[in-house]
Amino acid sequence: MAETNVIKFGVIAVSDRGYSGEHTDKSDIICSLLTGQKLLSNVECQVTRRNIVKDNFEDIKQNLMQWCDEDEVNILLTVGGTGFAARDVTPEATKAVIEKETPGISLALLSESLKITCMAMLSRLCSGIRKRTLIINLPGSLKGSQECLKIVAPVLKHAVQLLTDDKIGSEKIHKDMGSDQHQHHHHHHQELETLVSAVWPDNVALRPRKSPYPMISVEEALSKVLEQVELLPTETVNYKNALHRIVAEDVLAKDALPPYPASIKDGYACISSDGAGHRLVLGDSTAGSASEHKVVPGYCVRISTGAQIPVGADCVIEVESTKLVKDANAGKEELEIEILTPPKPGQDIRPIGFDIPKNEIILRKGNHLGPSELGLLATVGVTEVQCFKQPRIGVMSTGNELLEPEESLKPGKIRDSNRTTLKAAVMNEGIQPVCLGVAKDTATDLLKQLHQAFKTVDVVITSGGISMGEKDLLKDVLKADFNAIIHFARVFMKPGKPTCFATLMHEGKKKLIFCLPGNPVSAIVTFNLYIVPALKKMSNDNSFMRPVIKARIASDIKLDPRPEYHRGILSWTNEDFPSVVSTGNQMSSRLLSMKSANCLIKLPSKSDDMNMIKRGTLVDTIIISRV
Ligand SMILES: Nc1nc2c(c(=O)[nH]1)N[C@H]1C(S)=C(S)[C@@H](COP(=O)(O)OP(=O)(O)OC[C@H]3O[C@@H](n4cnc5c(N)ncnc54)[C@H](O)[C@@H]3O)O[C@H]1N2
Ligand code: MOO
Ligand SMILES: [Mg+2]
Repeated sequence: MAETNVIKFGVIAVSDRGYSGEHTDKSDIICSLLTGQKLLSNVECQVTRRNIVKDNFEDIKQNLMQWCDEDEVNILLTVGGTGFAARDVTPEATKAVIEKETPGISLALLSESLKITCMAMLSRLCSGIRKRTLIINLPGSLKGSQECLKIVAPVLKHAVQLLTDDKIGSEKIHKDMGSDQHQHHHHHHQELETLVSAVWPDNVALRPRKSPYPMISVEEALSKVLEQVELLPTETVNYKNALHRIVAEDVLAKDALPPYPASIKDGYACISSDGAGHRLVLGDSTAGSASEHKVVPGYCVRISTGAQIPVGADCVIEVESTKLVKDANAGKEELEIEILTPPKPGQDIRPIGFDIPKNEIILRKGNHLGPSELGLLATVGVTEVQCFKQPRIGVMSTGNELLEPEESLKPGKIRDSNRTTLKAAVMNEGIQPVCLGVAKDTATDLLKQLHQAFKTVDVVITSGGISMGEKDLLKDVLKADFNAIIHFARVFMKPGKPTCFATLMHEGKKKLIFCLPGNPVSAIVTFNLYIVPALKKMSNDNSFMRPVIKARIASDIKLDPRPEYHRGILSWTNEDFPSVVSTGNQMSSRLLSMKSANCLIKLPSKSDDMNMIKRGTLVDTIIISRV
């Protein structure tokens, strides 16, 4: 007998209003849950039959019998007609056709639904077997029907194997029981209230006891991130808003600077061939006006730094190298001076285009716009500049324990610090982040918050909920509800071991999700190591890697079994290399270990021959902040 690779589903919507077309077919969502993605691992779910029937006993019964007797479908789901209303007769029709009851399924549906709402008491779901088909009633409500499908999903494959006598498959399932298979399905986009996560309901005892994700190196992880990064398109940005942007085109100087020959000194513009000696003062040329004087032999013009050299003059002699010979008007006027040292032609004159020749490339594609680069734009009058777009980034915390920083502590609660740190870290990269708030540690809340997040941003940074805890549901939600690809979820590093990176398509757009560990230090360290290069690369920054410099350790450091990114403070002394001091206890919860840290000391993992790095040893340090 062949192994069960495909399960054929029939879905009957039972509804008078659905039948008449007055209401949309509420079973659509069930079908898209079944077919949208893999509902069950290693098995494809197909909806091969669909129908809408009236709330009429005979109609329902006929439909059920026909599909079962034709051996058309493995599982026949009815949606609706299970309540207390006079016309609700789906369970009665079901009972009329089944040959065997399946009380386990009915009971599971009832008891699990009751955990969600007491209204489940008003539902009369029935299930049973006719021939080789399993019939299951689902309630008519959008939310309830999804919840119920999720409750029975874990057993469907095995049920079909038993019904179709698939021995090979059955044995395999028994072996795998209790192992780590989480199964996933996928949602189409519904209104938020109707979103229900496809992640398993809590089966705490059955959760995986070993992470299913391979442990990879930091280098591998970074290259996986950079592989997924897509370069962003360009946009026009006003120079006033362009701080920290990356220019997308070479910028040319339309004009030369200086645009006129300018004096480098405060002094006198004169003719060098006149040599040292006396000059009559014609008048002045100060910065800001075109000089109206013409210098002829034996004459000079008083001039200030930056002012235009008058016609006829070929040099400037600084005031310190002159003496007053004759004045007038009680010192208000200079009539004659003496030049003490013979001037040279061109002395202290900046010719036209000396600083920036006309048509010089002043900025190249990929250059970062810092304060001086904005000044360059200003000086050449390029006020609108093509820059690479910046990603839209959102920061979200996860955790039931989190309070706002403004709140006072309550039992079991702590204040959320990661959102503050990570938002500021994004701002440090010149990007205004979107605050995505806090998601509770439930699959459905994570689903809802992420759904909102992907509507507004292209890069989501979360913290918490990614390790081995029963409330660490983030990765499952990403996979099951968003069909995300998890590129990695464990990295051989300290801190930051459970760091996860995923991508997904949402409404036709690629989204990146960095799931950082909840421990505050782990979150900011991994931000520096993975997110900073990614953001820079996205915006086409030529230099997207953090700089690494060698430094001497100021004291012995014990090595960890994992390669460590030990927080340090660099300082420059008279030594050949800068010195780096540890920030102390490196516990990943201890945010104080990040305080004033300007580098991450890259330490190798502990080995048999090396368990500590001695004071004075040269180590690589990654610069992460002001030095
Ligand atoms: N059995 C195992 N347990 C843990 C492992 C492991 O491999 N096996 N890994 C440990 C490591 S390493 C880390 S790092 C953490 C990562 O935990 P999660 O990312 O799942 O984060 P949470 O469990 O939600 O929280 C961890 C810790 O951080 C605090 N936290 C969370 N969010 C915030 C926030 N926004 N602001 C301040 N503090 C926050 C939270 O209260 C916890 O104390 O897992 C280890 N466990
Ligand atoms: O990797 Mo965790 O980040 O050690 O604390
Ligand atoms: Mg955890």
